[in-house]
Amino acid sequence: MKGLILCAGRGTRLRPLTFSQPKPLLPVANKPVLVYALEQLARTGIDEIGIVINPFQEGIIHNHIHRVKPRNVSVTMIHQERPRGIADAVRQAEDFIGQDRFLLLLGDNLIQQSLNGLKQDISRSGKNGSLMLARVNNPREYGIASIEGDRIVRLEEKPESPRSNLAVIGAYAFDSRIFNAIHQISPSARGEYEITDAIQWMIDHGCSISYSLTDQHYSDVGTVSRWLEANHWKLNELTAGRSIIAPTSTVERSTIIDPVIIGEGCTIIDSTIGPYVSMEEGVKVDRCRIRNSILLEKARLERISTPIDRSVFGRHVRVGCLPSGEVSGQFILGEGSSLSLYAGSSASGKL
Ligand SMILES: Cc1cn([C@H]2C[C@H](O)[C@@H](COP(=O)(O)OP(=O)(O)O[C@H]3O[C@H](CO)[C@@H](O)[C@H](O)[C@H]3O)O2)c(=O)[nH]c1=O
Repeated sequence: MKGLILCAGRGTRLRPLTFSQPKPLLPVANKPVLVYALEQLARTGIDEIGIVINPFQEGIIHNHIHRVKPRNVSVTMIHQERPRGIADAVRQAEDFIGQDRFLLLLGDNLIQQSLNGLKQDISRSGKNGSLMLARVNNPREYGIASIEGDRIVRLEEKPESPRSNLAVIGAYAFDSRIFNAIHQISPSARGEYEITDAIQWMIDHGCSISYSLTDQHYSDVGTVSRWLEANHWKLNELTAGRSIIAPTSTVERSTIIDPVIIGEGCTIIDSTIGPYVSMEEGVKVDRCRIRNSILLEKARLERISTPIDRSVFGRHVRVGCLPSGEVSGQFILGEGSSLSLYAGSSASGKL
């Protein structure tokens, strides 16, 4: 059995952060989302994995993955020239998959549940496909399944009037009949080849599609609030509720509120950090209070007197108060941004 991870989307909802860094490399608890997917497939016993990327991401993703991928796993990069839908992305991998069965993960989704149930459905139970489902409060934002017994009988992509709250959360298992289906479908109203249409085609043509229902955590790191949510549960999971501070980092006259993860070479002075903060390497924080936030590599925050909450600071971002201004609100700052706040200013919102 092989594995396939899709990473060729545009990442538009995370701009400006995704202008300089592909979405699958954005970190959750200091580890890129894509690495979680690779590790999860490896834990399921899969050692041949294809990653579908946009060709312009090849260099950066390739370099990164070959440094951090599990040792026993071989990775093949597959190109999708334009993001024309999930089914189109899978089609690009047809030669790589051949006649094998495979597990498919969306590269921006984090799923806590093991993939063993999906794997067994198509290897031992003889199903043609199987999907991971979860009950959601916002079914209009997902592919939604209708079930009968242990089978899916109908799927709809982001329906106006959902028939259930059982959402497809981005983990799938298929045999090679999925390719027959993909060759038959047409683009949807939004111009994409939808994987839900391909699976519906399989159902309509006698294939058996089952499901695993999970009540464990999952997140699609597609918007800032979902990214922060993913950081929250992954920090709990990875740190067991405590804090991890790299030995090369310095913390002086500061309070750390668990759980927090602080990468190599960070400097924290006269600050309160946490809970639920992750900092990549080389971050500097001086006289700030930060909670529920993500600071990417070498971000620098100084003398911000108002608490910072639910914010993301891109790589090399600099924010400073001169000399001690009052600020409030949420900051979404892309790589290289520089923001100076003056006493009495009231900056807020997305920049
Ligand atoms: C459209 C497209 C997407 N992708 C990759 C990028 C993302 O990692 C991943 C998901 O793409 P998105 O466009 O964000 O998909 P999204 O609108 O969230 O919806 C999908 O993911 C949802 C779960 O998050 C499912 O409930 C939906 O049925 C499914 O269609 O697939 C590609 O590699 N190529 C593409 O052409």
